[in-house]
Amino acid sequence: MAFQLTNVSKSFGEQEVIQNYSLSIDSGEIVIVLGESGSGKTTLLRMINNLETVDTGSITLDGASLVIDGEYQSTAAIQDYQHKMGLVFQDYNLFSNLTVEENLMLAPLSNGFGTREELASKADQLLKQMGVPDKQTSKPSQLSGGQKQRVAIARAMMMEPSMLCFDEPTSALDENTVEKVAELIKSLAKNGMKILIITHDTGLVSLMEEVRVVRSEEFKA
Ligand SMILES: Nc1ncnc2c1ncn2[C@@H]1O[C@H](COP(=O)(O)OP(=O)(O)OP(=O)(O)O)[C@@H](O)[C@H]1O
Repeated sequence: MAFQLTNVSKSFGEQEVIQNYSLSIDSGEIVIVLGESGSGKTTLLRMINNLETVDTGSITLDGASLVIDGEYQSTAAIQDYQHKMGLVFQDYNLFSNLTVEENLMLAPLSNGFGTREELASKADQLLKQMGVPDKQTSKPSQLSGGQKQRVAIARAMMMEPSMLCFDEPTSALDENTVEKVAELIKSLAKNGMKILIITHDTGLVSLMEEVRVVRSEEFKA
């Protein structure tokens, strides 16, 4: 079971940002994408998370296809793909008016992924696992940067994805917290999660130990 992005191209007007690019990620593998500003890292992440369309190419995760040869699949197939794919945003995108627990339960509740009771217990368990066991009733504004990051990861994990994408996961964190978040990401990979990280932080590469580095300059043949 793998993530496969095959022969993907993307242009904005005349500007070709990604040209016939392919990338695959196996279970338990961590891939870090490094590269110059403006080289297409965010565009790649957005296409993988269906926030931007590809021009051509295919994207598949564990047999669920988002797009095949530039053809977007049925709504049901895309939903299946999106449930397997988790995204942790750079600025965490937590809803400030909701508690931590409500933030975690929102998407799975509206997708019918369980009763309120089941999801609350799952949220508690995940928050414990992520090292923020006592923050269920806190609002995001009451959390530190590192705690927000952990809550954002727990929220993405609620849908039981098989792959997690991180957009600049360490940009807002101090050195000590970066190390802790790196440990957490490594433990997710050890449990079989596929991990894709877009970052400017070359220090993350050594913290991850076993990692494959992709340069965004390779996006263009
Ligand atoms: N919606 C859009 N419309 C037009 N051009 C875009 C759009 N999104 C991105 N671009 C262009 O595509 C190129 C790649 O942008 P992208 O944000 O993917 O780069 P990046 O590698 O993530 O940069 P950074 O490291 O600064 O975040 C840039 O030249 C950008 O201006």
